[in-house]
Amino acid sequence: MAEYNRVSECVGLITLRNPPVNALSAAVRQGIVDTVQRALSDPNVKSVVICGQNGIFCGGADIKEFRSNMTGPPLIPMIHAIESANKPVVAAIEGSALGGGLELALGCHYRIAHSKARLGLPEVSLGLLPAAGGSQRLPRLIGVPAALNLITTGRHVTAAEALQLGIVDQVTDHNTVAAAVKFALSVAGRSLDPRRISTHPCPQQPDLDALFEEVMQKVRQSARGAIAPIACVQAVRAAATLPYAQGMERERELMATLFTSGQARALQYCFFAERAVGRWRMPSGARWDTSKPRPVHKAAVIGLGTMGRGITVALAQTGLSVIAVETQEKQLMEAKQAISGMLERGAKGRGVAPALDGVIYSQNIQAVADVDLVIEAVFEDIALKTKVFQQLSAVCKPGTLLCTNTSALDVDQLASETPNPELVVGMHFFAPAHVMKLLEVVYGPRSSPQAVATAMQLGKKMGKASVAVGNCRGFVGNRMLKPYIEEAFFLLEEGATPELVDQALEEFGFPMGVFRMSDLSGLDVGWRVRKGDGLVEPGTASGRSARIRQGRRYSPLGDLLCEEGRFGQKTGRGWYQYDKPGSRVARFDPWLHSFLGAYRAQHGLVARRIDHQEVLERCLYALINEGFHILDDGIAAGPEDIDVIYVSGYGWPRHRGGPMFYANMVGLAKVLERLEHYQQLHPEVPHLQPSSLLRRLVASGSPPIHKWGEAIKKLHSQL
Ligand SMILES: CC/C=C/CC(=O)SCCNC(=O)CCNC(=O)[C@H](O)C(C)(C)COP(=O)(O)OP(=O)(O)OC[C@H]1O[C@@H](n2cnc3c(N)ncnc32)[C@H](O)[C@@H]1OP(=O)(O)O
Repeated sequence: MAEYNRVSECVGLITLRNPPVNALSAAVRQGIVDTVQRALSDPNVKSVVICGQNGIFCGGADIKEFRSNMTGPPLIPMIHAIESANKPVVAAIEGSALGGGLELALGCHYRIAHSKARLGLPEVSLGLLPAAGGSQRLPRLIGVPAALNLITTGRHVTAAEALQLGIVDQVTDHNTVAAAVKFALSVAGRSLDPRRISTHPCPQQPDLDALFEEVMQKVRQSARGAIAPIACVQAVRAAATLPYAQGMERERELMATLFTSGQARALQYCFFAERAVGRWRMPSGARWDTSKPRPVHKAAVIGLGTMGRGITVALAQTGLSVIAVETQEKQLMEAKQAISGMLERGAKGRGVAPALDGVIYSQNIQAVADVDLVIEAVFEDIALKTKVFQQLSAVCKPGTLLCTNTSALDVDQLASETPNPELVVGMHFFAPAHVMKLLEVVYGPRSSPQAVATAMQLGKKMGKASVAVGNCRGFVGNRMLKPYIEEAFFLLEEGATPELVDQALEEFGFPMGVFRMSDLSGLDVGWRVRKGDGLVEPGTASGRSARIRQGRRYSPLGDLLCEEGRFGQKTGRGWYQYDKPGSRVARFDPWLHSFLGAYRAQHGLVARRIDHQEVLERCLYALINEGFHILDDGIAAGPEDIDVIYVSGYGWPRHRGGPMFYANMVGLAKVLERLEHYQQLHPEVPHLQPSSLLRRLVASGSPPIHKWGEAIKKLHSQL
């Protein structure tokens, strides 16, 4: 797994071989130990170069090994042996040098990088810290502030930034291995003492205590309960204040805590789940590896409201040419200005030219005649969308894929209004569409595998976490959100406050609790949907019967706030009050609290004490329970799909792995028992009735999450 060759007569060339990313598996580590030993003991070898095969240096430790008994030589002594070598060792970095890969390079005496290479210590995003000396060597090499930034964020830097920071010694546009071999020849015989980073003192930093205090505060705020970023700060502090050997001991202790933590398991699960959702499959048996996407060179967006504008930007930024259609001239001009501004700001951030010429604006739907794919983003009205789809079917060239950005309407119904339903899929973006990571690709029973493959590939090009899901009310994300929000309303009726509910959810790790979130997105959105469903009635009725609608418990609280004109941030009043309409700082609102008191009195409800645990159990288990229904219905192919949707689009804390992973961690039997408990107390709430899949999984011994797929298949075959 590490190949050895002698090149240019006196350079030992070690090539890491472990596709696809040359991860440091046990076999690769053993290969490095053996080949370094061979090079150092060969009197004809004057210097050594380490590189990786297929244009990638090394993607770090093999994450798949973390959950098994680790065998093979450990990384730390291996890197020490390289650093202590009496012949210069040069790292030739192409592609990526990440995590243990960069730590290996930091143990080398010199580093040469290709201009397109990316370097970083992303361990924090896996719930770990760079514990093969990375947390001790990097601050010694580039100083404490820069090392803190890289290690606590896990961000990857370009070769140019790495050169500027002092991580690499040279950047080349040409053959990196050839440049490294030439360099290795030029430094043969030079003293290596100054090149051993572990022997350096950390560069002096004025007012170290104040710096660490400030960084720790910042990290605690943004970590939202994640422990790895905090351990990273502590490890760098050890580098700055202790001799190397003691710093290494501190690094080891901190890593020991992180390595076995539930958070590390959750974050590593997310890493693999994000890759697993790309291997989509449909109930029909169609799959990612047997369905060929159609090429998309030209796309169109119909309707340039908030969503349409964001989608246009996301498409244009991938380099596609986009026809942006809005029938009203004034709206078209406003949209053009807004889209150009977004493209310019985005390009500035990425240091590239804005793709302004990539977008053609038109008032005429005929302009989309020759595009390969259209995304409809007009107002959420089935009659309007049907009309647009019929026009598109008449105008577009044969084979054009027709996508709808609906979040609530029936994709099958829209498809059935077109002569080619196999060409119709949902592409459910989240606002702002050019920023938010998540894309739900919604297929109906007649969507062709090729249409799904094309939408999934386009999502990937746009940098989205794209998840293929079946068609149902709310798809996956919003369908699960409904019971979560309803439980929050019921908790208010029973005595909780918006502040209490939000605090419990924010301490769990959500960036915003349900009520602050509702104020941000607008209370009128849900009101409109509930009106459409015939659930909204005038607010004068009282008593229990007024809170049973369509045969189930219903809380009219949100409707009553809307009747008062309280739509959230945009009106300056909602579940909280704001200094003025549009401002973002939520403040306690005495009006809301007396309103809740009067509401409870009117309905004969007696407020009781509700604690954080009840808030979490009722809101989260109701949401998770719906997730089990979704799996049972085959709307999501596996728990990873649901978890990626929640982590990338709904603010579920990544260090808790997503709702289904969380249920697995809590224990399925415990989730079931608590749902049964609450269902007994609230028999008129159907979403607290445990899903039959959850019951069946518990009855079959609560298999671990990676075995749910198999278990579900088996359980379905027994039905
Ligand atoms: C003892 C503890 C020590 C810890 C120190 C560490 O080194 S922890 C690991 C730190 N490294 C990382 O976090 C890097 C993770 N990988 C990436 O960021 C990216 O994969 C990449 C290297 C930038 C390459 O990206 P690209 O988009 O080209 O490919 P994919 O991400 O799709 O990956 C391809 C397949 O490779 C698998 N994979 C990637 N990295 C690792 C890894 N370090 N260990 C094991 N497997 C890895 C990935 O899962 C993909 O597999 P598929 O089966 O094809 O889905």
